[in-house]
Amino acid sequence: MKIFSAEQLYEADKITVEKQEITTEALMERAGIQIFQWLNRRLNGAPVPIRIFCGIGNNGGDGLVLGRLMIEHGYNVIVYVVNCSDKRSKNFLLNYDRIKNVTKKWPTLMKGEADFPEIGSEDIIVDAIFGIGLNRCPGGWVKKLIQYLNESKAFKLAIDIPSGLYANLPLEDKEAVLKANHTLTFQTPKLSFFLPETAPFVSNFDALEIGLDIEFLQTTEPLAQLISKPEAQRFYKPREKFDHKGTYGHALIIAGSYGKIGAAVLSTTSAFRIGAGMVTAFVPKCGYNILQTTVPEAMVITDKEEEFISEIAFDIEPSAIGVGMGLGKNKATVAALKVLFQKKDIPLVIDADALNNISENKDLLKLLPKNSVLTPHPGELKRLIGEWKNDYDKLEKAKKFSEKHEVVLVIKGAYTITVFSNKLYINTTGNPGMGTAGSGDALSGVITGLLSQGYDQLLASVFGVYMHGRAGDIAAGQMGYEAIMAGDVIDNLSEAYIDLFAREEETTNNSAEKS
Ligand SMILES: NC(=O)C1=CN([C@@H]2O[C@H](COP(=O)(O)OP(=O)(O)OC[C@H]3O[C@@H](n4cnc5c(N)ncnc54)[C@H](OP(=O)(O)O)[C@@H]3O)[C@@H](O)[C@H]2O)[C@@H](O)CC1
Ligand SMILES: Nc1ncnc2c1ncn2[C@@H]1O[C@H](COP(=O)(O)OP(=O)(O)O)[C@@H](O)[C@H]1O
Ligand SMILES: [K+]
Repeated sequence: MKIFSAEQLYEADKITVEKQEITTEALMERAGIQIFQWLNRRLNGAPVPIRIFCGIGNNGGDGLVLGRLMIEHGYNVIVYVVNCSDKRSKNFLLNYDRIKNVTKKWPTLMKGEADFPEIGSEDIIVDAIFGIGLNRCPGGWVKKLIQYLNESKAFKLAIDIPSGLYANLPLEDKEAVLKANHTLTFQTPKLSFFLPETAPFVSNFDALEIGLDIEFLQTTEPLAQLISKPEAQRFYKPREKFDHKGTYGHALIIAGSYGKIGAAVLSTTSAFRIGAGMVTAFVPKCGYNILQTTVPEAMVITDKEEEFISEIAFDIEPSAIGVGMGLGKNKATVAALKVLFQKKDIPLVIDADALNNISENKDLLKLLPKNSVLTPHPGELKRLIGEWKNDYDKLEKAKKFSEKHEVVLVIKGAYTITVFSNKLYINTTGNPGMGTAGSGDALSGVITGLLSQGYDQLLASVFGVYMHGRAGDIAAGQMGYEAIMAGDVIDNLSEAYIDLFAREEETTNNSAEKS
């Protein structure tokens, strides 16, 4: 699924109206009906008070449509107009009249703090104050209203986007954003839904199809691409009957130091589980017995040093290399990396201490083979690209870094974002249970294992991140978040493959994974 900017969505809106020969009010009605149906399915006629706070633009218009439909279906609805200015959009006004025709009285006009209503904890708040047309930070009593709503224990449903959040611009004032419990967004989610500073305001979301022009959606270059199951299915390379282990390549995992040999074990295992034909682990001597015992399927090459890697020399011909997990920062290791980076013809995944070594020895950056995959968590990223002012600044810096050094950057986190040149790929799988030592090592092994099977660097990254997260989600389904260990994620890579083509089950809610 594509993620578009607010500007692109306005354009889509315009083109849709022209091509489908409908009015903008008809499009708003479609949007309102979608929200009504979503809410009606869940409430099923319950008499709970529904308080709809409408702004004076088209987001407010959506709120008015919803209000009218809910009232017509017998719900207990109170509609407020948040009079943040005396302007009104055309479709707001139209629906303002329409709701009056149904209720025979005007919605409650709010002009200041004195008008804030009492809200029960069982009520439902619908936030239709500002949508993607927000053009400045909410201030004055409107900001106070947002804070007042946030303090309420009532369930908060945001229409299109939580009020106060921009679709694709950084947060200005986190005190002036509605903290939704759920967001119903139109057609496609917005970029802010996936970034650490802004995503918490959105919580769960559903993207509601409102029939925007398909040709526009298909042909327009998006801000980012969302990676869910349909995309992952397209990435998958099926196996052929007469394939053999040579077909699936030979992954080399260069990892581990004294006390951190587990990192090598995890990456080696995950490279196997994702399907590498052969895996060799290159470890310091102290890792030999451990690797041979824990992963008997792997071959092992040892460094001449007992406790760290000092010279990366091997006489095998790997089809992909993953380096850095638990490697440590010994000077000799840095020198060894320098030599490794001269091997320009083998696809490379660079993680953890290999990244830290690069950050501390920036001359290594210039040596990076083209299209190498770098997999930093936020701390490692900061050391690589420098501090950022906000999430959007971070993405710009990451794009520049990727372009300049011609590398794939996999920025790990709740929504892992793969950056390649100026393109962004946002992953939708994974869960907080994966915040556990070694789950990053598992990911490096996965990407290396995919590279060894012939996936290119971008595909291996994006597909690998999806599969790793999916395996984590399956693990969470079996054991909850807290108990998950990295090994459980790896063990479930098999289920993640099976799940890839399993028939979709009905899930209760959410998100890009479903929509
Ligand atoms: N294609 C689609 O996806 C579809 C979109 N649809 C819906 O349209 C929504 C976008 O509507 P929109 O363009 O009218 O903008 P919206 O968000 O209602 O607010 C703009 C108003 O707020 C005002 N304003 C702004 N900031 C302010 C501030 N800080 N403090 C105070 N005022 C502020 C601004 O006033 P002004 O700057 O002119 O003074 C203007 O009047 C979209 O989110 C979706 O819900 C669907 O109906 C159909 C299909
Ligand atoms: N809240 C979360 N939601 C989704 N994925 C997560 C979450 N927390 C961590 N992860 C994933 O777990 C992995 C953690 O990697 P990393 O921090 O490098 O761990 P380690 O260094 O211990 O191996 C990353 O792939 C990251 O995306
Ligand atoms: K809103």
